[in-house]
Amino acid sequence: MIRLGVPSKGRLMERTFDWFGVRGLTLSRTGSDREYAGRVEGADIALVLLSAGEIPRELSAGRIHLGVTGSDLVREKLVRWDMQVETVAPMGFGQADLILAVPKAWIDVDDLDDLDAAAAQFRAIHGHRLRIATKYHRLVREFLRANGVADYRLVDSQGATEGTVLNETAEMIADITSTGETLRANHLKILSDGLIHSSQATLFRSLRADWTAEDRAEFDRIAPHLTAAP
Ligand SMILES: Nc1ncnc2c1ncn2[C@@H]1O[C@H](COP(=O)(O)OP(=O)(O)OP(=O)(O)O)[C@@H](O)[C@H]1O
Ligand SMILES: O=P(O)(O)OC[C@H]1O[C@H](OP(=O)(O)OP(=O)(O)O)[C@H](O)[C@@H]1O
Repeated sequence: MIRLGVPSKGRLMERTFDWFGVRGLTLSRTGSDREYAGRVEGADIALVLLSAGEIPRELSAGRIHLGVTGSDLVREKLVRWDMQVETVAPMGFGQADLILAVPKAWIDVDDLDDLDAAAAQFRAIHGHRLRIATKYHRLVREFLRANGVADYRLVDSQGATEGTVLNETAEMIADITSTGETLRANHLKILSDGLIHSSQATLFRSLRADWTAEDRAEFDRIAPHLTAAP
């Protein structure tokens, strides 16, 4: 039977349930508020409630056939993600931009060229590389490599990343933003060409899972409803 992994709580879960609902599949949680169990009506599918952050790994391991998570998390967590999963449908919610931001006070640094120059200067003055706090190590490294910026060091930050500059554990950050409020509150500005990835909740299909003939037939039956506008 097809196993569909969806975020287990919060707005991502609610929006996911709504998205499938208007496409003819009713997803619901069963049991108590705290019990992570659910079901799907309208298709022969088992519902698996998971943390959004774990869904890429489960797709990659083939333990779920379909999964809903942020496109940023799939790109960050899976090596050569497009060899492991296929995009079925972008879902139009959960939008967030992964960006590079520097202190507003850095008046000479507005884009990646400026950053490259500032990073070299920083190293010459301080004797160590400029530190970028992030949890998106793979995406940040790939982006900076593609843009010729090399004089930096990543420091891991799993939360409150914008605070690392004030706390002096990093000089700048790479994190997701939606309203921009957290950046503003922490006196940070986005580099004009510092958009690394525009993320949104996305339905992915695992290329690693074991798709039986029945699973394929069921997927082919529901896929037109999932990929077309409701
Ligand atoms: N304002 C926002 N803040 C945080 N994540 C957001 C925001 N807007 C959209 N997202 C997206 O939501 C996803 C992260 O969701 P969530 O934090 O629930 O995942 P998680 O890492 O599994 O969380 P948890 O560990 O708390 O279960 C990412 O794809 C992210 O891009
Ligand atoms: O642009 P904004 O609307 O201000 O949103 C962006 C903030 O939201 C997220 O943090 P979250 O609250 O999920 O906590 P985290 O720091 O633990 O990731 C993200 O990491 C930013 O800090």
